Amino acid sequence: MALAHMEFRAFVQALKDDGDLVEINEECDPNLEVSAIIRKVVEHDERAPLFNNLKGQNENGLWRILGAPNSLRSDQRHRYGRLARHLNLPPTSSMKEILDKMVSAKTVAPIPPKIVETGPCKEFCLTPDQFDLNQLPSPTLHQADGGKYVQTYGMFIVRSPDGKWTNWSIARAMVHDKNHLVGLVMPPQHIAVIHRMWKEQGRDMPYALAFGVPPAAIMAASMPLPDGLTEAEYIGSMVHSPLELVKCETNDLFVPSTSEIVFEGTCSVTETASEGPFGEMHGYVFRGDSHSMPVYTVNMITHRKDPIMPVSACGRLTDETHTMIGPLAAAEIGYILKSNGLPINEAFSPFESQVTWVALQVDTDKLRAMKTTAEAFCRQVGDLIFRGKPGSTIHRLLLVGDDIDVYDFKEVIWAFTTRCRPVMDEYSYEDVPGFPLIPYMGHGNGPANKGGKLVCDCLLPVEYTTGKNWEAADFKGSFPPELQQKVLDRWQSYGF
Ligand SMILES: Cc1cc2c3c(c1C)C(C)(C)C[C@H]1C=C(c4ccccc4)[C@]4(C(=O)NC(=O)N=C4N2C[C@H](O)[C@H](O)[C@H](O)COP(=O)(O)O)N31
Ligand SMILES: [K+]
Repeated sequence: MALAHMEFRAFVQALKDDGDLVEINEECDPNLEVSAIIRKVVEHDERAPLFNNLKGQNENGLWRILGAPNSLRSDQRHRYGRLARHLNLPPTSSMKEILDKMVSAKTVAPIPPKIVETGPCKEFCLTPDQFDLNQLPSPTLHQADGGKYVQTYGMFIVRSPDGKWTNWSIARAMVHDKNHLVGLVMPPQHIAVIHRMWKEQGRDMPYALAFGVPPAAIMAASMPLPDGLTEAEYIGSMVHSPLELVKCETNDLFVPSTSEIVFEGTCSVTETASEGPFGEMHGYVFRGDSHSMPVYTVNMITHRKDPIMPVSACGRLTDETHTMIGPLAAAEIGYILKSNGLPINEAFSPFESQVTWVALQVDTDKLRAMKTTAEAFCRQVGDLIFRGKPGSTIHRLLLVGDDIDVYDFKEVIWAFTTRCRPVMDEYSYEDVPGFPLIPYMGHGNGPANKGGKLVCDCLLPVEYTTGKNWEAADFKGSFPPELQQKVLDRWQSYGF
């Protein structure tokens, strides 16, 4: 068996070996029942459910469902264990270690994928007369959704017309009819950028949609890596070995050879259909909230025996849209700021902000050496991030000092509520792209796609000039170290 980060089925086995899987063998209904179970799982950081017996499965087992593929574990020591297993890291890894791994490939040479003749994803091939997406166990995830969102954790593979750039990304898609999908294609996402290139040439865009890809791949697919970067090469260098890809049957794209299921086809550059509403990452589904989006034709399905379809039943905390979209964008944001010489140590998107914030830990020694002002520094950070793609989903950037652990929300919110004077210490951005999926944007008072962003300066003025002039009124901050040690050593004998 391959390693968990390189083959989805090995990943499922790793969850089982970790005691992090519940195999459900009684028949479950993909119409809401499966998602209700997944929602209860992710709202309580329960073990991942593997549905082995779904209403609508065909004679070759197409398909089973793994819910909550990258959500949280309840044991605090293994909280990010599922994410760690995506990257061949120990299950006790911290979020910092996980995000550092995701940016580690930026400074090494890309390792191109290896093309192989065939692979497990080719065990079965179905032409359109042999499948009906409405009869297969396509899940309905929220009762107010506009359709069956069969695509929530698969990987879209699309390539620029000149063949130079192959982008891998996650974008939602729902069943439109027996062999068509309709999916969210939204600027500034790369799938929309490439779709536009094909549209300008008047040619439908070939795509592949691979489900159950190598977990390391799906992590990069969910990360806003630079324009023009081919994820397959990036992942190769991140895992220090080439990914094995196999050619599609009906177009010239390549898919991971061990994919559980592959949909192949073309995405129309002219035909659209009603897409949504969908219970989205900020925790809302607005009835009637549908839009015209491109139609994907499914010309072929290939799959493994008894294949597993991963499903992210997203919404309120804590699912893959929170453990991946925010933190991976934060990793890219942190890298951009450091690459531009700004004194940033760490970047994280707190789940409690519904991943609409990124907290940035500032190296305040280096900040003081810059002899800058709060306004100049905050504008420098805001201009770099709010005018670029990786910041497109983030509406608040919080600048905090070295004493604040950005991975601990208690720390972040303490600094924000006590060191950032509302209005005066906040720098607004109304002339930058906004994220319409956030309810106060898409269903709020102002323009859905523009503005509504802030850089919040949670550094006190002294941190820019002479440095911290306070002590935290807490156990670690207000007592001599030897007294702290004495109290810790005697804690039991005191009677606690
Ligand atoms: C992990 C994950 C990521 C996403 C999604 C989901 C999950 C589970 C579901 C559950 C399907 C919900 C929606 C929510 C989605 C969403 C839509 C717009 C912005 C953010 C999220 C969306 C989507 O429908 N459309 C989209 O364009 N991007 C999505 N992303 C983010 C996207 O994978 C990253 O941004 C990545 O960086 C893309 O690659 P690139 O273009 O940078 O190369 N999708
Ligand atoms: K990506």
